[in-house]
Formats: sequence, C-alpha cells, structure tokens
Amino acid sequence: MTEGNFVDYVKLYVSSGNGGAGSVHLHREKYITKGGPDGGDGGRGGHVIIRGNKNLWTLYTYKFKRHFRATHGGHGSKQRSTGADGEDVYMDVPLGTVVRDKETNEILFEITKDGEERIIAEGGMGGRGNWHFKSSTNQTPRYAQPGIEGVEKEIILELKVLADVGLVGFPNAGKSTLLSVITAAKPKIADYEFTTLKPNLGIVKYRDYQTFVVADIPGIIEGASEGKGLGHYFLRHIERNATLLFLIPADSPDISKEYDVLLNELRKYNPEMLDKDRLIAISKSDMLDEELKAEMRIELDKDLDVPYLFISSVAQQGLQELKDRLWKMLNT
Ligand SMILES: Nc1nc2c(ncn2[C@@H]2O[C@H](COP(=O)(O)OP(=O)(O)OP(=O)(O)O)[C@@H](O)[C@H]2O)c(=O)[nH]1
Ligand SMILES: [Mg+2]
Repeated sequence: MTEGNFVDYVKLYVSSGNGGAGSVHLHREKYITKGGPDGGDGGRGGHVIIRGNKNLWTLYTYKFKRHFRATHGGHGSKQRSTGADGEDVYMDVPLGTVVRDKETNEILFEITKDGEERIIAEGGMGGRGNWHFKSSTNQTPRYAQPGIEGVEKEIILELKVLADVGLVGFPNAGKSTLLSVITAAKPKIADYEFTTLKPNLGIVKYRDYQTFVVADIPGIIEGASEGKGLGHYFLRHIERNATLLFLIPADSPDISKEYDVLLNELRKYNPEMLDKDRLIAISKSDMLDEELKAEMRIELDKDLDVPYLFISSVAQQGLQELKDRLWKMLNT
C-alpha cells in the first residue's frame, strides 16, 4: 500500500429511486361495457446499499465517483401489471468503514463484516393501482396512489483501519522502517519528521501459515489529541487495533518519559485505548552496545510497567522475538 492511494475519508451523494405510480385503468374489452378497475401497482424505487468487502483496504474508488443514484420504479399498467422495481446500487466498502450523515454528522452505522449490507438510501414504495380501491360504493375508482419519492442525502465514509497491531511513536521513531522489514509493505522512509502522512498496512507472515496485520501511522507528538500534528485524523486509525506496539528510539533522551507522553495522548484522545495490550520496542538498538543495553535495562525495569524489548530494523535484531511476542499477545 503506497501513500498515494490510501483514501480514508470521502463525501458522497446518494439517491434512491422513486416508487413507480400506481395505474388508473378500467378494463375494456369488446362487448364488455363496464369492465372493472385493473390498474397495477408501481414498482419499488432502487435502494442504494453499502456492502462490506474484505478484499478492499481503502476508499480509493470513491475518489473518482461521488454520485450514486438508483433508478426509479416503473409505473403500474393495465391488467394489474406491476411496474418493474428500480435497480439497486451497491457500494462496496472495506471493513471498518463508518458511515455518517453529512448534515448532522451522526454515525448511521459501521460496516464490520464481509458481505454485510445496509441500505443507506431506501427506494420509494410503489403506489397501489386502482383495482385495490374498488369498493361496494365505488366500482370504478379513478384513483391510484402515486409512488413514494426516493431519498437524497450526502454521506461521509470514513475508514478506521482494522489492523491487529498499531504502531505508536514519535515522528522519526522508525515505525515505517519496522513495517518495511517485517512485512512486504514499502512505506516511505526518511530521516525527517512526518514522513508518513497516511497509514500504511502490512501483513506479517508468521511461521509459514499464519498472518497478522500491522498499521504504521504518522508520528504522534505531544498535543496530538488536541489536533496538533496530524491529530485526530490518524489517532482514530489505531482505535480498533487489538494491540499497540510503542516504538521508542534507543537514542531518546528519556525512554520512559517518551512513553508517558505517548500514553497520555492516547488517554486524552480516548481512554479506552489504554485497555489494549501494550508492548514497547526500543528501536534503532544497533546504536547501543551490550554494556549500554545492560545499564538501560536496570533503569527500564524500574520505570516501565509494560514489557519491552530491544530491536533494530536496520541490523535485523530482535525482530523474531518481536513477532513472537506480538503473536502471543494477539492469541491469548
Ligand atoms: N540506526 C538505525 N536507524 C533506523 C532504524 N530504523 C529506522 N531508522 C532511521 O530512522 C529514520 C526514521 O525512520 P522512519 O521509519 O521513517 O520513521 P517513522 O517513525 O516512520 O517516522 P514518521 O513517519 O515521520 O513518523 C530513518 O532515517 C531511518 O533510516 C534502525 O533500526 N537503526
Ligand atoms: Mg513513517
């Protein structure tokens, strides 16, 4: 997944079809002077339906097509013939897509399962034809119901990444580099801050047949929960991850303080984020020798209340242990 095609927020316009009108028709045949009413019902207008699709990862297609219109139901006609239903329109979205009403900003629903279908704009009902309205006092009703109009609305689709592990760290901590060495993803890597502007997902192949998904998100800075840096825009991407992997570089001036700042931002954003399992990886550990590591361990064992390990993406150290630990956390 590259930076450019990760679309996770789109505004769209949807409209369902109008119901077809019921028909007013009186049966006529040669030699039958007074035929009864036989106007058929109008067909239902097409729905616009949002459907979950596990093979999609972004809302990319919606960048190019913004209007989704279902067709109208056909009108009823003579001989009680019912108009055709309008055609439904399906909008396939990745799992984890949240659908909002643009006007009220209210969350309408969230798609979480493959094949799950939710009607976002319901087609109007067809009107009933005049034969329904025949009664003892009115044998030839000249009335039929009109179809109900379809609905139009503007909606927002927002994607929450559904990864198993979310990477959390300051800018430049080495998150994207880690993703690039434990998965086949090719995120942009550079020695400046905010290299990553959009989340990247990668699939870790674990012991031949197993896999789990890791999300690399833009770096978090102090104040992120109030919108600093890329703020809320990306914190929501790790809201649903099962496990959080904190990345703190070995050359951080104060590892436990850096961890506290990150934790605090998560707490301020959504306290439930702290209910997730956590692991700290001290990145860029190739910069440390064994002696220094031993000294740091003494401090870290005192200061940290979560498990930690030393890793290096560049020197490929500690990566198997990291995967083992993550796998265990995800499967217990
Ligand atoms: N020595 C060393 N440098 C590393 C290691 N991993 C990453 N780096 C360097 O750290 C810098 C930042 O790496 P990125 O992976 O882009 O960091 P990031 O956390 O994704 O940064 P943002 O996207 O800005 O949040 C790059 O210059 C990397 O080459 C490592 O294991 N050892
Ligand atoms: Mg990055």
